[in-house]
Amino acid sequence: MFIENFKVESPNVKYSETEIQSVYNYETTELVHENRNGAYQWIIKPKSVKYEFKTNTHVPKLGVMLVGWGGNNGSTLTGGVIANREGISWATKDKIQQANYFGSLTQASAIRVGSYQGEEIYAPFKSLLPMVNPDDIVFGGWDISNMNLADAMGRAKVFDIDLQKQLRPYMESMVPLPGIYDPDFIAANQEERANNVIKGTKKEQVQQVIKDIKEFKAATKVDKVVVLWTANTERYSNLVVGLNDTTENLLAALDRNEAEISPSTLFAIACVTENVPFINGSPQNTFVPGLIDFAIQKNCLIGGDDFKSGQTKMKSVLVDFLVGAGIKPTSIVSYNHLGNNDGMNLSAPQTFRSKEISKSNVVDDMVNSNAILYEPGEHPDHVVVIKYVPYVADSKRAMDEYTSEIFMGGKNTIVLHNTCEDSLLAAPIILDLVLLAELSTRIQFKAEKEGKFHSFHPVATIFSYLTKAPLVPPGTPVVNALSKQRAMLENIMRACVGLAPENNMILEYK
Ligand SMILES: NC(=O)c1ccc[n+]([C@@H]2O[C@H](COP(=O)([O-])OP(=O)(O)OC[C@H]3O[C@@H](n4cnc5c(N)ncnc54)[C@H](O)[C@@H]3O)[C@@H](O)[C@H]2O)c1
Ligand SMILES: O=P([O-])([O-])O[C@@H]1[C@@H](O)[C@H](O)[C@@H](O)[C@H](O)[C@@H]1O
Repeated sequence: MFIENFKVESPNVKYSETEIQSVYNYETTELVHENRNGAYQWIIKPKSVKYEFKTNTHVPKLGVMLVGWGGNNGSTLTGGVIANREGISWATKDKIQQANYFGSLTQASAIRVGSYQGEEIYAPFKSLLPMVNPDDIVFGGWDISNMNLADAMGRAKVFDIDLQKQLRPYMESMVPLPGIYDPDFIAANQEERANNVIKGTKKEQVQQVIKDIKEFKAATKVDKVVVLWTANTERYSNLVVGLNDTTENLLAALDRNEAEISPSTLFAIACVTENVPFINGSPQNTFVPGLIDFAIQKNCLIGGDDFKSGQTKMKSVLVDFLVGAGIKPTSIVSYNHLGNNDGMNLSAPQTFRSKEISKSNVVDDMVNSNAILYEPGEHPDHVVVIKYVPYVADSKRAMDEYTSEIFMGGKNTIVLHNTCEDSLLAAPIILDLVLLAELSTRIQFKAEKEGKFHSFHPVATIFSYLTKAPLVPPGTPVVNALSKQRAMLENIMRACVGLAPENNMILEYK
C-alpha cells in the first residue's frame, strides 16, 4: 500500500513551528587489531553513538542558476519543470503524454515505512523531510551561447514537437547571461557557439559572476540560490603547488590572471566567495585542492562530480551485484555513441579523458572489497569508448559487455544495450542535486561528545548516488555501489525524523 505522507510519533522526535528535532542512536563498530595470546586478532566492538539532528522546516523560494543553461540538459530541465508546473500534456505518436518527474529520486521514488495488517507500506521519498517543490524553482544562468531557451530547446531536439510548441511562450524570454569562455579547456569545436562571453581578466570574470548572482537574487526575490555546472566537460586542470594547492595560492593566482584556472573553477570561486552552493555536473577536476580548502574555510557546500545517469549507473549496480554474489568480473567494456553537443565536445581527446576517468573509477571500491576474488592490485580490464555520431543527436546508444569468471572455471558474459535521450536521464538528476543541496543546508547535527550543532561537511558526500565520481572530504572512503549510496541518503534523512535505518530484516515475518 502507498501513503502520501506520515508523521513520526516517538520520544526521539519533536516537531515545532520552525524545525524537526530528532535523537538518533548511530549503531556502528570499532575495530582493533590486537595481540591475543601471542597471535594478532581482529576484534570488532559494536559501538553506539547518540546524535541529535535539527532540520529547519522553512522551505525557501529557491533560485537555480545553471552554468550551461542553454545546453541540452539545462533547456530540458527548465522545460520539464515548466511543463509539470503548468500541467502541460502533449500529443505523441502513441498517446497524450502528461508531464512527470520520472527519473527523479526525490520526486518519483518511494521508501518503505513499515507494514500494516500484513501489508508493506510505502511513502514518497520526498515525504521524509520538507523539500522545495520543483514547480516553484526560479531558473536562471549563464551560457557562452546567447540562444534563448526556447530556441535552445529546439536545438537540443529532446522534447516532442507538440511539447516544444506549448513551452515556447514560457521560454523564449529566458536568455542566458554571458559565460566564461576559455578555448584551452574545452574542444575547439565549441568556438562557433561562443558568442556570449564575459570579457576581462579572470578576476573580473569572477566579479561579474558574483554580480550576476546578486542581481538574480534581487530581481527574482528568491531566498536562496544554488549554482550547478551543466556546461561542457573541460580538460583536467594541472595541479600545481603554489598555484591551486591552497586557498591563498589559488586566490593569488586569480589576482595574477593565471591561465591554468578553468572557467568552472572560476565559477566555483565566485560561488564560494558568496557562500552559494556549487555543484559540478561534469567530470573535470573543478574542485582543485585550493578550491576545496576555500569551501571548507567558508563552510560553503560544494559537490560533484559528473551526473550519474546511464551506463555508469548501470555499472554501479551490475558490478555490485556480481562481486556481492561472489562472481568475478574480469572484463568490462563500455561503448556508446551520441550526437549531441556534449558528444561533440567529448570528441576531443583531452575532454574525453575527463569523462573516461569518471566512467572508469566507479568499480574501484567494489573490486577492492573482495580479496577472495581479486589479488592485491588486481582489477578487471576496463575500457570506455565514446564516439560522436551527429545523426543520433541526444539519443545515446550504449552497449556494454561484462565478462566474469564463475564456478569451476566457467565464464559468464552479460551484454547490455541502452538507448535513450541522455538529457531525459540527466535532467531529473540535476533536479535532485539542487533540491538535496538546498535541503542539506537546513540540517544541523551533533554527536554526543560535540559541544554544538554544525552543518554537514562542506564537501557534500550525500550526493554520491547522483554522481559518477563522488567528491569526498580528504580521507573519506569513496562508495560507488548504487544501493549503498541510496541507502546512505535515505537513512540519513530517516535519522532526521528519528526513524531507524531500513535494515530490510522484517524479522516480524521470520
Ligand atoms: N546524460 C547526460 O546528459 C550527462 C550525464 C553526465 C554528465 N553530463 C555532463 O553535463 C554537461 C552538459 O551536458 P549537455 O548534454 O547539456 O551538454 P551541452 O553541450 O548541450 O550543454 C552545455 C552548454 O554549456 C555551454 N557552455 C560551455 N562552456 C561554458 C561556460 N564556460 N560557461 C557557460 N556555458 C558554457 C554550451 O554553450 C552549452 O550550451 C556535460 O559536461 C556532460 O558531460 C551529461
Ligand atoms: O552517465 P553515463 O551514461 O555513464 O555517461 C554518459 C556518457 O556515456 C556519454 O557519452 C556522455 O556524453 C554523457 O555526458 C554521460 O556522461
